[in-house]
Amino acid sequence: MSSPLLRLASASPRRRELLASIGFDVAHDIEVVPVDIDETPLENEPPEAYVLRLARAKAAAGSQGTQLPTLGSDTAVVVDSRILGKPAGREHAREMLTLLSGRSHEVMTAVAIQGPQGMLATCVTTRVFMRSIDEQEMAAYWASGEPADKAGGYAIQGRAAIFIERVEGSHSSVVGLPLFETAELLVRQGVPLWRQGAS
Ligand SMILES: Cc1cn([C@H]2C[C@H](O)[C@@H](COP(=O)(O)OP(=O)(O)OP(=O)(O)O)O2)c(=O)[nH]c1=O
Repeated sequence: MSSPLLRLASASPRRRELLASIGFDVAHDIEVVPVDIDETPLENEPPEAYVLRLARAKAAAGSQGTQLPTLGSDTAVVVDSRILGKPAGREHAREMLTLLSGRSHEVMTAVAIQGPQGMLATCVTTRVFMRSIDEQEMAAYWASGEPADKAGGYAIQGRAAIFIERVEGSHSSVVGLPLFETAELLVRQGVPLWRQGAS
């Protein structure tokens, strides 16, 4: 059996699926080690600095006790310089969608990889254009169960796709990992993207 190529410091199924989509075999190539990091923003912390700090903290915590390159990532939805994390409940989710409805916002995802080259990190910002969503639709969307564990309270890869008119930037970054930039960091840390026998 082949040994893992990468440690993923993440509990997010989306991040595993995105890595699988670029050819990683989740069962064999990736060692999943979720880490618990305090995600409270610092006072007046700019959103980009915030997601970069958390991505680096996740990679650093996850890399304990291994020589494997270790990836950490963090996604935040940003509207009017406000950082929206995951909704605490139904009312919070409704407030978030009300803020996002009928306008554009930014999604920032930072990815950090601790490896032989030290800690390498980057942040990708994508603009998402959302149509207006009425109260009834918001309630129905909450009832679908989808918003609960998503930054900003929506999932572009799920039923919220019907709310999204267009995206300027990286679609995969909105889902949780900017694949173009992630691939570049993986290569710089010596993780092969094309392996013989790999599908
Ligand atoms: C905006 C948006 C976010 N999300 C998800 C991506 C992230 O998983 C989540 C943001 O929370 P994060 O704190 O970035 O990640 P996580 O807690 O899910 O996982 P971990 O910290 O262990 O890596 O929101 C979507 O799946 N679709 C979307 O459209």
